[in-house]
Amino acid sequence: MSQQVYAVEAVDLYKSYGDTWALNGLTMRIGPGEIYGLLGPNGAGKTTTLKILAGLLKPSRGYARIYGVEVSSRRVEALRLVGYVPENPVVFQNLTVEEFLRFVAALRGLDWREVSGDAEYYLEVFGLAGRKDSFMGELSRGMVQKVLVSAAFLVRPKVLLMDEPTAGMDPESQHVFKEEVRRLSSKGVTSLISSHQLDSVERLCTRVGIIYKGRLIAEGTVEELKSRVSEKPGSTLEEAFLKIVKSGESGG
Ligand SMILES: Nc1ncnc2c1ncn2[C@@H]1O[C@H](COP(=O)(O)OP(=O)(O)OP(=O)(O)O)[C@@H](O)[C@H]1O
Repeated sequence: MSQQVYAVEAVDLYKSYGDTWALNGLTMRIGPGEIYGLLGPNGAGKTTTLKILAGLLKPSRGYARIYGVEVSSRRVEALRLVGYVPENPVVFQNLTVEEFLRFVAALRGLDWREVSGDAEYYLEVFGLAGRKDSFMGELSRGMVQKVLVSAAFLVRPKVLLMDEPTAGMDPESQHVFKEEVRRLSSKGVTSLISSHQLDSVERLCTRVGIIYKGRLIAEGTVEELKSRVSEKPGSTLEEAFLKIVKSGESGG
């Protein structure tokens, strides 16, 4: 019997920071080409989960795999498949936008000649074509975000791990972002997106997981989550999210 290959697997993850348990047995499996929205209140454990998947943190227990490659023990191999947009980026203030993209490509062993066309394309669609010689330190928050997303797309990932990727982006850029994620999904690229922007998640994600106190308390398509909490047509993901988190709070 052939075993199913998951693009992203987090199994029974626990993570403590001193006395704080950020993850308490989180299990999540995502298939190739899915666009998976990870939702949860502040402090629920979304960033911790993404950092473990991106190889920046080791879990206290459990494991994370990218296409079957365990991140902790085969980090370099796993991360070759990943494009990562961090929540609080440490960007190189003294590099220009183009230098930064060249640097990211070089880190991944990609020849600039191979990817410069893609870089130009992303800067163009995000309205940054005229800013390629600007220093990263001179960009607005939303512009930095667009460069980071471009860098993650540029490295030809099979899996995109994105922590609040559209924070600070204007509506037009958010639209471009969604179109691009959909286009990449149609080519088999998987996206895991942590977000508080429930309306965007509702329109973009093929599946959604809700994390609360370090555990996944609900998972399904947007329609499944909505119908779990309301039979009323026209209800929103926001309503479903609030009810599901509330039932998590009361232990339901
Ligand atoms: N470096 C750290 N040291 C100590 N505690 C931490 C650290 N990073 C995260 N935590 C704690 O771990 C828990 C989960 O945090 P995490 O950042 O993963 O949540 P989140 O769901 O991403 O939150 P947000 O929506 O606010 O970004 C929180 O209680 C947080 O205070």
